[in-house]
Amino acid sequence: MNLQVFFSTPFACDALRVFEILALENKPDVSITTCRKVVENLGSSSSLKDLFYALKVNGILKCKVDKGVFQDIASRLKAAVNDAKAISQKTSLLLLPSKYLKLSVSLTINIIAVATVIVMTLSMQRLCSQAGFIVFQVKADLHHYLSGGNPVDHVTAAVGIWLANLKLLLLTIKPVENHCHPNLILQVFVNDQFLNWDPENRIKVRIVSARAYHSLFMHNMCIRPSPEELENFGTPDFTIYNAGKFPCNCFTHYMTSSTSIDLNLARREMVILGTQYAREMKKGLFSVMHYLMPKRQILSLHSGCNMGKDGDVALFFGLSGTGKTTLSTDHNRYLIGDDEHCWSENGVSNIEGGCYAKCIDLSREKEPDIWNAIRFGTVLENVVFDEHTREVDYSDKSVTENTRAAYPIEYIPNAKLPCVGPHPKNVILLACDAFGVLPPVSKLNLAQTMYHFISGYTALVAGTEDGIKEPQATFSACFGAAFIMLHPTKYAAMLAEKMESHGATGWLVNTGWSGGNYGTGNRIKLSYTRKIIDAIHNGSLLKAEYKKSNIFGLETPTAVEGVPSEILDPVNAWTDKDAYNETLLKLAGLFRKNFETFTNYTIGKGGDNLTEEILAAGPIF
Ligand SMILES: Nc1ncnc2c1ncn2[C@@H]1O[C@H](COP(=O)(O)OP(=O)(O)O)[C@@H](O)[C@H]1O
Ligand SMILES: C=C(OP(=O)(O)O)C(=O)O
Repeated sequence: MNLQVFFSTPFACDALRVFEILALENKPDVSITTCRKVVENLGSSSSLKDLFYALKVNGILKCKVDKGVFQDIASRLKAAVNDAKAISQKTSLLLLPSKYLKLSVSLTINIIAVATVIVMTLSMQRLCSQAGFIVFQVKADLHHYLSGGNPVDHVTAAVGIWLANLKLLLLTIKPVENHCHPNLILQVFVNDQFLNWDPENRIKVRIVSARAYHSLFMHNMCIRPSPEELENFGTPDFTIYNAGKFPCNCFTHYMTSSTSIDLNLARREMVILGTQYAREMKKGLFSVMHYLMPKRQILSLHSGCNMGKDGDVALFFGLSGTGKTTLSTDHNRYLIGDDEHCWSENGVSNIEGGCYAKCIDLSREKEPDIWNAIRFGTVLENVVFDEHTREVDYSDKSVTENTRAAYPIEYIPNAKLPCVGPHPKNVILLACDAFGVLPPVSKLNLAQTMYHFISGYTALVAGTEDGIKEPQATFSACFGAAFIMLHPTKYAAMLAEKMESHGATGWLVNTGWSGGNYGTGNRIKLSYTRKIIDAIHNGSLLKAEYKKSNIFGLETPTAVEGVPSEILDPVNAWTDKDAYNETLLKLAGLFRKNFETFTNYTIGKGGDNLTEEILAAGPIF
């Protein structure tokens, strides 16, 4: 290695990053020569580009830099960020969950993130000709450093998107034209379909995919146009290019994965590379709807939805694995949809035309409707089956726990077609509590509903997310932080306004553990949860007798038909009461900590006491 070349900071930056990625212990010591250059470039006369690379190199080498130098840089960057409006025209964002973040929080890195935004904007043209994708990392709380102004807010305002849960920000530059993949494949499949059963707010999507499997999946999951509608389809509002397993460009700087899901709102395009997981298309479009619909004053919801014979509609909010599909698929009610909905002035509408049910341990007895929906045309993902008889073994987890069936909604006999309904009467928040301390059901007032909606507590169970073997507590704002695009309080304010004006009641249903935490207790029986849900639907639970729980202040019923009363107050189900109290406090602490991020926001129009009430609706201890 020629150490002289390290005098160029861009090169030093690349080389050091390679050492980092390859975890090379035995690398040349370049810190003395390179740090000298870094300190020089951090001086006030250097160009933004030099500054940018110097900051990046310093982030790795931790050169000795005077603190005052960073203050100067901060002011320069702040000034430049103020002018970041141009970004919105040319860039797009990728949301990845925090587990992918390996950055340490440091002053330098925070500045790097801002610098990166600026350099990207300034050198857009040059980069266009070099690479399809540029990835850079942003630490969520840039906030606290550049005092007196909030660079994230500047950027967020420019792009109009909630950055607080972004851990990786992907700027896309001409994704399709620059990519060589379209030259390599011989055929593509094209689906033209719709999203949203509300005819006034229907979105036209085109899915261009390299695999028939992806095409069939989206055929099932989106709304299928009639032959006439297809004839007159016209220009799509949004297009997905799915290259399947073809990986994203590994030579791109800082690309740490061969998979990218790249969403460009300005160009109305999504490019998927390096993954064959079909769900990325479904959930990617869901993110798009979380952006488009609120602009029309329509609330997008990560919820299942069904309707009783009398037209009473229930929403089932919940993160993956909490029971949206299972509980909204109910033999006695009409299914409007299992996962993604809109709530507009006209009532509710399903965004999709199909369902995506988990089928691990599926049985005809426990879930007859889902079982019967698995027939010709259904896409079964990751299940293990006998090659000769083609019989599926639903208990086999050898590929993954997250086995799925994607079928058109008409395969459910009591699907409500078209998939729309009146304003909801019940809003059910599903939390799969692996601590086993939340009551199986509680009635919520409006402020509590908002508190729990914004918190989005559940346990991640083995299934959707890689690496989850045992349940882990998680908070995902609006029960779908990975999909929402605006700040969670914006969705919460819309939900509050709609629930209030249509008189909907909020409920918190624990579909997780009882009698102990995961490992000592048991998951609440599905049959009991179904009885609870029945009592919500038929109105009997509204009239039940209630008592207030400790710490969380939740109203819990003393009796529900068909459910053993002793489990309704979770303490009764625990043999070790001290362990119960300890666990309850632990969970309360996690709630409080999680909510700290939201305490400075006003919900709704202000003027009323809702914000204060929401803040007071959390655990008290
Ligand atoms: N008490 C319960 N309530 C709801 N689901 C339960 C319960 N106990 C076990 N389960 C299982 O949990 C899973 C819930 O998954 P699913 O309904 O697909 O969730 P979602 O649609 O919210 O991702 C199903 O496999 C269901 O059989
Ligand atoms: C497809 C998903 O949703 P759900 O598990 O809620 O069906 C997902 O989050 O991966």
